[in-house]
Amino acid sequence: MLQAISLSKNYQSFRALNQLNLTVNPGEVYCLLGQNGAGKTTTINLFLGFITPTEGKILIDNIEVSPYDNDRRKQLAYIPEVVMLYGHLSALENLDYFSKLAGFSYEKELLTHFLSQCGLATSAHQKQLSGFSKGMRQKVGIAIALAKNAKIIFMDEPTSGLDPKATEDFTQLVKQLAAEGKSILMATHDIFNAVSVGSHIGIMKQGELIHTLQASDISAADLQKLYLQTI
Ligand SMILES: Nc1ncnc2c1ncn2[C@@H]1O[C@H](COP(=O)(O)OP(=O)(O)OP(=O)(O)O)[C@@H](O)[C@H]1O
Repeated sequence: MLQAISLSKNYQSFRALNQLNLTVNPGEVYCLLGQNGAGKTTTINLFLGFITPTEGKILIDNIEVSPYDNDRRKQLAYIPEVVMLYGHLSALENLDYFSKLAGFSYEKELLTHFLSQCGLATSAHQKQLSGFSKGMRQKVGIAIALAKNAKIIFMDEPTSGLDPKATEDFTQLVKQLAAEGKSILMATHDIFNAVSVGSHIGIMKQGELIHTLQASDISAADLQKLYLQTI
């Protein structure tokens, strides 16, 4: 379980995040919506320990963690908007390399299994990443998260630039990860995808979480209305 308690971040005198309280339980997909600059990436960066909070706490499984806690990082995975992988290595080689960096050494059979589980066609496993689409890169990124055995996964604008089929593949994959008990926190501008993939939705404005909703309680059209009224 991931928790933020009164989490705040100042950049010099500018308050980028103000008193954020948020919980993502195992099996939940929490989608953070908000205009550019609302504080979504700042939130994710704080959880990942890339930046330090000005105030507040981060808890994993009810234990407070410090930004410098390397053990914490082992439980977390991050899928950025563009997954950075080695272009001259194949999908299998990238997965093998990043798994080893995280301290896991797998037989080829298991690496293949992770890639297939993420929907990457077998014919692409041995191909160089330089020729991969954004959606294919994302599948390798998620395979790395699985291979790391991360229980909390962060995603930043994962569906931007994906075609409708790739978005649907991604949605199914995220639902599968949640069903396996992962906690997922996603920053997104995609209101329709948030309703389809999310269990919980938060709308941020100027560093504050203004609304929190259960995705099952709202239609995409009503969420869009609420979003536009909020921002
Ligand atoms: N390193 C920094 N120094 C100063 N201000 C920053 C820094 N990083 C972010 N900010 C500011 O903090 C605010 C929140 O930025 P953040 O990147 O978290 O927004 P966001 O909701 O992720 O936006 P986007 O949708 O554009 O990714 C913005 O006003 C941004 O300019």
